[in-house]
Amino acid sequence: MPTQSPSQHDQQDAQRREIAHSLTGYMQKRMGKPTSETKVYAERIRSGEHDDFMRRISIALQEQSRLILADLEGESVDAQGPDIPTLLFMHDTDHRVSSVPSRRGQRRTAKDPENVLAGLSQQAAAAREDPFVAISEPYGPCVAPLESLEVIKLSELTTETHHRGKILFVERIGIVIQSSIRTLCAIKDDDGEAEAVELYHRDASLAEDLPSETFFFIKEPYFTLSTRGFPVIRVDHPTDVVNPDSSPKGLSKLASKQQVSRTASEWKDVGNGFFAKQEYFKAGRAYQSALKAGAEGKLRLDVSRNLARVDLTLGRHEQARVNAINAVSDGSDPALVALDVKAYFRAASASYQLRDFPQSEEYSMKLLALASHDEDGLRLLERVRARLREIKDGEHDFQQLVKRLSRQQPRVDIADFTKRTVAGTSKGRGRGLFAAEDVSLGGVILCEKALCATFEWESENSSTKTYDVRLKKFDGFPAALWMSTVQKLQQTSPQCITQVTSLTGRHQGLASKAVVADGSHIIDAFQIHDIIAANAFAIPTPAKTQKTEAFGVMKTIVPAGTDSAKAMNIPDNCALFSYASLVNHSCLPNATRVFIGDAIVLRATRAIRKGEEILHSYVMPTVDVAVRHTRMELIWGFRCDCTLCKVEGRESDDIRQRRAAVVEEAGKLADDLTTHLVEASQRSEVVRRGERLHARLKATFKSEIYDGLPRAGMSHIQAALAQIYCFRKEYTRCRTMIIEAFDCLGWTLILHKAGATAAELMSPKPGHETRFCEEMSKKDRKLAEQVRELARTVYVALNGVEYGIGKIDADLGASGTSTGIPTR
Ligand SMILES: C[S@@+](CC[C@H](N)C(=O)[O-])C[C@H]1O[C@@H](n2cnc3c(N)ncnc32)[C@H](O)[C@@H]1O
Repeated sequence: MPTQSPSQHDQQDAQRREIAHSLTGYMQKRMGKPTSETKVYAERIRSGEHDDFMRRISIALQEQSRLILADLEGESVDAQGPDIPTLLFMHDTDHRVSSVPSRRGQRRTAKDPENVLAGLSQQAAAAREDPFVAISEPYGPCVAPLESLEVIKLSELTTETHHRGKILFVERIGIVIQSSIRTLCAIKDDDGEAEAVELYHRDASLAEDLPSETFFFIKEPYFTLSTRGFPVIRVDHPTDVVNPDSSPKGLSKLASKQQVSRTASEWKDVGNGFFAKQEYFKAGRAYQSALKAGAEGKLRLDVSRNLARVDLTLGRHEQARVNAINAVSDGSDPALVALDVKAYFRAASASYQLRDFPQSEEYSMKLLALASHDEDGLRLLERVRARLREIKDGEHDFQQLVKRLSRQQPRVDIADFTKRTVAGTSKGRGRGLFAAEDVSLGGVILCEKALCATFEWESENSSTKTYDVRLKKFDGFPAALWMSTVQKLQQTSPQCITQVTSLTGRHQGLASKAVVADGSHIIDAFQIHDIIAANAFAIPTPAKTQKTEAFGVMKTIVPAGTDSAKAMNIPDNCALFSYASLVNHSCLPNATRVFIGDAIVLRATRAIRKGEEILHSYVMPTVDVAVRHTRMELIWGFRCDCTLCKVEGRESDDIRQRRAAVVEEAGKLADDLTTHLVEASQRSEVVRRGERLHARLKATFKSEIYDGLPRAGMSHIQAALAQIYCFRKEYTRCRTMIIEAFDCLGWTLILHKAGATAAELMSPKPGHETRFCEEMSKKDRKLAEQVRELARTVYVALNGVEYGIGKIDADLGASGTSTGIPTR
């Protein structure tokens, strides 16, 4: 073993002290005070623990000090690599994972409740400071029913073990602490042994759902170390926790332990009492107990109806529908009609929430057959029929939907329109969507409301930093979307679960099998994680991206799960669509997507023929081909081989780098030109600079190989120059620039017949002679109208709705500039 000389030793000691000091200093600057975690690390570094880690920290600190200094100077710099808390977390997680085999099977240390509760507050403090989540090696949820499992005591647990075939029967004690997508609490068993539990995808309502001093089951417990290194029972799949009272059957002899003996009628009164106090979980459990206690006849109907109301309040729509229908009488007693009306209303409302509109219509009609003037029923039927029309014709009132959106109300009440597409197999791409009929330019291909959508202003952990131990990948992940999807799937219809679980994802889990145990659909949280990683859309905050300031129209897409430092800082509004997720990628797409609240609208960017595959761009073609391919491989595990990728791929790095530099320069100038349009249009030297940049950029694309293909990065400067020419009343140059811009977007403008529709004025096919310019100069009024219509169509195709086009018209009008269109 190599030995160190005393001076080397002193030197290293001094270095350690210095690094520990800088680490504490850094945290002081970053958070106002060093966190308890940092203090622990500083101490570890000082004592010489983790010498390899110290080197990483040292490099990171140099990087961080550069950032801090830049920040103080008011400069903006991009962080290179993870920050210090991230490094600390990654290091500890890796360390924990690598030590699993040596810990596996060790007996657990006995603990009493005081020990556990004290440890819990320590954990809570650490978790609050840096709420990272470690995605562990996937393991399956328990699919076995309670009765088939064998009871195990806390004292029998061994570390790093999934206790398959076993079950814990424990009571919750003390407080519930929520941190990001998990809750922490303590449990105790019959022997007075206690342990901490880390429950994922449960929120603070856990405290009400599992009240303290109430027994519940943990199926096949997994005893491990928490994210922070404390011993815990980790429950990743919420269906592994079963509350015996809210379960439909009398599950086990054990469960009767906590049962207070009451008659069904008494349980119903208890339930009503809780409902009045808005303690819905307790009310639900009391009603369940009433059913289990043998409620019969009218009492049974009353309890089921009340339970349906609780389910609706708690968002348990599938259960609400079942309970409401169970509450409908056989019709023999006229005195029960009014109550049946209520039951049907609850069943129709639950079906509406489940987006089963035909079923909702059926129940509403049954309600109205009993009470034809019932106002609630009539209102609901009207809404349901509007949805059914949307399903049939896709005639959503997008303008109205956009107008109604707000931060408080970012979701829309619409039905999906999918009948223009059909799912099928796409060669080399898995499943895909295909046009079931011709769709014209700008036409709606499909419209779908998200199964789940989370908006950054609604949840602190809309994007949480996660460390995936499988990939050794640290990333921003839409954790709130993950949690709400896992929760939603437990409350929705089996068809909806199958639709989601059949989506592509790395971890297959239960695949699309519908598994039910103890009255619940079993959901594999790891499978849902990977489905979200491959399918969710991250939607940027609208006001920041839309010039028109239409609140809900969201255009730019950043794929969920991108690992760039920049993307990690994007406040994530995220959504999961079970049907639109089937659309595959192409850098030469025929569809573009926009978001209206939590709905996605796909429109045709050219005429699409029946049978053609619908394709949109996951990564924008404006991104360099090498970066595009890296992202595609990293996030979705494929590489696009479209013509554009092939052409760009054949170009040298040198030409692409040169182009990227000009694109950046031209982009900055274009921003400047459009922000100060009036001044810029009067400064010839600025305009000439723009023209020179445009020419330089154009020269980087060899026309023979790019013929008919889009030229990424050109349109920005072209649009800016076209606007400038318009302001300067140089209409011929303006038109030429617009036509060129279309060409660079892969669209050719043609004018092949009088009275052509907007769609006919554009063709995706290369090689059409462009006579647009000459024709336009004839000041032909009809043609001008056609072009105006074309402008509107293109605007709608790219923006999703007309909203905002008036503002552009007004801006042009207000500037005193004629658009060159002759007026009456
Ligand atoms: C959002 S899903 C699209 C639906 C998917 N094809 C399916 O079968 O469920 C994304 C996955 O589709 C596949 N995919 C999408 N576009 C592709 C393309 N251009 N080439 C190859 N595979 C593609 C990849 O497997 C990717 O992970």
